[in-house]
Amino acid sequence: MTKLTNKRLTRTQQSLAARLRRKTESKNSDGDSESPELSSPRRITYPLDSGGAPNSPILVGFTEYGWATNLAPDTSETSPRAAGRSFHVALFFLVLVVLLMAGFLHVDVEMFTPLLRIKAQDSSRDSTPVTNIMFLKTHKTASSTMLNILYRFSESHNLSVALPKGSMFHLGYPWLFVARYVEGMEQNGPQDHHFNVMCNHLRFNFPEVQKVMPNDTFYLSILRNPVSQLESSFIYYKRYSPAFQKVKTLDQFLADPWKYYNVSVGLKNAYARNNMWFDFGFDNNAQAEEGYVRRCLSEVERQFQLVLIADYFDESMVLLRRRLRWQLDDVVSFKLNLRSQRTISHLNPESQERAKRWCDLDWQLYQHFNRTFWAQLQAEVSPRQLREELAQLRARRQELTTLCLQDPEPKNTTQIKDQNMLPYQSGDAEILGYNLRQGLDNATLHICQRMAMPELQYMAHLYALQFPDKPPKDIPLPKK
Ligand SMILES: Nc1ncnc2c1ncn2[C@@H]1O[C@H](COP(=O)(O)OS(=O)(=O)O)[C@@H](OP(=O)(O)O)[C@H]1O
Repeated sequence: MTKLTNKRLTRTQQSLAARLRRKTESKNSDGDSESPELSSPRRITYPLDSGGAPNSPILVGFTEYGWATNLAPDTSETSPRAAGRSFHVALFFLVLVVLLMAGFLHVDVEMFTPLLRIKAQDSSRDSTPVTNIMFLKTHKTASSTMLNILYRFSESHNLSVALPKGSMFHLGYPWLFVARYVEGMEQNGPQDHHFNVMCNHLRFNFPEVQKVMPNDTFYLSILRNPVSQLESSFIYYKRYSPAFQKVKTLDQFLADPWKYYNVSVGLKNAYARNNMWFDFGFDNNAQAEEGYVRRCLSEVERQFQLVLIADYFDESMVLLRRRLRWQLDDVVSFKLNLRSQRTISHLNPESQERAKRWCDLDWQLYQHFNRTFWAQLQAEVSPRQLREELAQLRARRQELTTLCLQDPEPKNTTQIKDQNMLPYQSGDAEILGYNLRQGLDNATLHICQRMAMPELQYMAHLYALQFPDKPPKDIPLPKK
């Protein structure tokens, strides 16, 4: 946040200095006319409420770094107007001094400009919500929490979801996605059957996804710091991925990965190296050569409108809600598919560096989209709006936690009473879930159940709703 504020302040100071220069120059020029920049449609005139110059507007403009102030140029040389101009100049210097002091003292400049701030339009009130969404569900990146958000939105808005065919639980992963992995997309049937939402695990293959999704689909994904992503993946796929099977700890694996990792062993090893890069459809064993990485990153940029960052999940929800023009409750969630403390262990600093080198493609992917994420968020909201929206989001989550859950602390499988709330278990990870409060009325129970429901149960529920004539999905429930 400090970074954002300082950067914005610096730009604001620069912009003011530039205006000072322009103003001095315009005094020497003949026209004294308003600069084209001031007549830009993004600029808004705000009346100045001091008694001195009632008709002198202060022009405020929204730049990508926030609101900037500007003084209207003078239009005459007569003496009362000259006095008005002196007032402007004095005011201008006053604002400049305040901004410089704010920068020097590292103070958020917003507190000095309440009059100049215009509340950002809550675009979700202005137009219809986005309903055609493809979410690329990357692995161990808070993607099950995201999937829950998308499932709930789909169900409450009566949208169709592209679900895995028959008894499958994902869309063909780790094979490259093809349209026939989706229930309802027949191999030789018409190719114009479209769904609103697609969000189950798949390995991205754009032309095939386009067969399933409408042309105006919003493409979305999520990334996580590759170090913590790999930590999570190691425990979860410990018994499944050949590279992890013969090693005790991730530190040990990273000390000599080639001893355990065999490229030719097949796709099961995708969880052990550059897993997010692989999910985007690229080769996770490719050399991280500059040109190749740049080409792949631009491809993702072209195909995806938004890439969220799990490490900043709440900030991601603020941006997501604005982009999709959704309501606050649509993006409020409980953390799903999380490990117990007992099964979390962090890499030592040396291994963390090794993990970044081992997953070099993921590291570059993450760094790139972490940068674009913050740039987009900064362009979308001011620091103050961000603070306000984060506070709203967290307050609402707290409210729903109190309303829905018997205990806010997630529980392990032996403590969870309702089978429908038991999360799938994998590897050496102990995956937690929730117990709902007793005695909820039907409407509240409906909301709470869906927020806490693990991925597989929710998928089976949607499948039964969408395909009542097909045999229901048989969910592998963990043994109690
Ligand atoms: N809201 C929120 N914010 C931050 N992190 C979150 C959130 N929700 C889930 N998680 C963490 O995401 C990890 C599970 O990721 P996935 O659901 O993508 O895993 S999976 O690939 O679908 O199995 C898992 O990480 P680990 O606990 O480190 O394993 C979850 O704790």
